[in-house]
Amino acid sequence: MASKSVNLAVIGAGVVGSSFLKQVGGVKSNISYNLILLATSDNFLISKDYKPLSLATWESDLTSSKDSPLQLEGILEYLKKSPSPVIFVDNTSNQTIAEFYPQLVQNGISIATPNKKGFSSDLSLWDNIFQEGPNTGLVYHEATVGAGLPIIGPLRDMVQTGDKIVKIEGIFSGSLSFILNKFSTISGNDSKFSDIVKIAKSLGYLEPDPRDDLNGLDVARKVTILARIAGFKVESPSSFPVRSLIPKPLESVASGKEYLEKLPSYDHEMDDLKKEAAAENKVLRFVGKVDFPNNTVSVAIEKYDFSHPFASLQGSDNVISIQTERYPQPVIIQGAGAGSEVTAAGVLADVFRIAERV
Ligand SMILES: NC(=O)C1=CN([C@@H]2O[C@H](COP(=O)(O)OP(=O)(O)OC[C@H]3O[C@@H](n4cnc5c(N)ncnc54)[C@H](OP(=O)(O)O)[C@@H]3O)[C@@H](O)[C@H]2O)C=CC1
Ligand SMILES: N[C@@H](CC=O)C(=O)O
Ligand code: NA
Repeated sequence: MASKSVNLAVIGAGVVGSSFLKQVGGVKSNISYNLILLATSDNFLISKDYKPLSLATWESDLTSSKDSPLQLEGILEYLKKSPSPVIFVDNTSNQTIAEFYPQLVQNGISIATPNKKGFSSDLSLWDNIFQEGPNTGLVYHEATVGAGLPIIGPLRDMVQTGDKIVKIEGIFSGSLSFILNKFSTISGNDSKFSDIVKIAKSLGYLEPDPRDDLNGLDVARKVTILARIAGFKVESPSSFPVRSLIPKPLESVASGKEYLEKLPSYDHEMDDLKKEAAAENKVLRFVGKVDFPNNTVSVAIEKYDFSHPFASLQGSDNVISIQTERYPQPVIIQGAGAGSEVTAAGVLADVFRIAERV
């Protein structure tokens, strides 16, 4: 018999959201996790009496649902009346939902999310999300950087216990790691950049709009989040230099789909960069840096010697190095930085952390 119940309102059931729901369905715990609301862009399912919805048949229940969708304000009113504590799980990449977090939190609703938008847009949104007051909800977002890898939690612990961050650097994009690990290799190859981008898409590594990865903005968002936790007041992810890998003529195409269709015509641009690096016995890798002594934040594509650890990275691996006053030899965290299962597990672990505290 579960000793405690926590209600979950889940928005988004795509790559991450559907894995999340599957994982919740398999949880064995003395806390009972009840799904009471599920929404995607087009479908909406709600438990009017707050009794748990099925985690086994959510997919067909959602598509056949006749429930009238509620807007965010309506969802908040519904959640405020929940008899058990509520965790709002945002598995979208939606900006409007992220901008609503302060209202949720101020009304005692907690949040677990892999959506970077709330934490990497204007600094004022960050401040509002984390403004504490009586009965504010808890906010956990481990999967916004390095997917399920433990990065945000350990970094917060370092800062809160009085350590001073000196430098954070690494490969923060699972998709760009996968793409460049396959495209620019020590042994060399003649694979096409556009083909590898499409494979990354099929593996679920890319953002809903792949341009958000290829233009460097996704890495800029992650670097912004880590910099802010470390105490660097970054105004926005566009307030520092970010290298885009999108060919100029494709910057303004109407959709991510059109970008993917037209990309093969521009393969020569990345090929030239790859050849230039190979001629120097180097590979291309996409890196982010927060450098306190030099007061800089940056996102760039750089060349690394064949002997550098970045040159032999595999799959969608992220590698993040955190140098602090207490850790002059940096702490290194490495592992898959994108993918449905690892990301969903990061969100679920946050749900557990919240559930233990509410
Ligand atoms: N994929 C990965 O490896 C990782 C992803 N993330 C983050 O996880 C989040 C989800 O990514 P992913 O699952 O890959 O994306 P998907 O595009 O696969 O899924 C997004 C989901 O959100 C729903 N959605 C979008 N807008 C709204 C809205 N306004 N209201 C309700 N539902 C909405 C979509 O519904 P519909 O399909 O009907 O439009 C879809 O179910 C993103 O923020 C991403 O950055 C973080 C780390 C790793
Ligand atoms: N698109 C992102 C997914 C995780 O945040 C990436 O490639 O890292
Ligand atoms: Na993480």
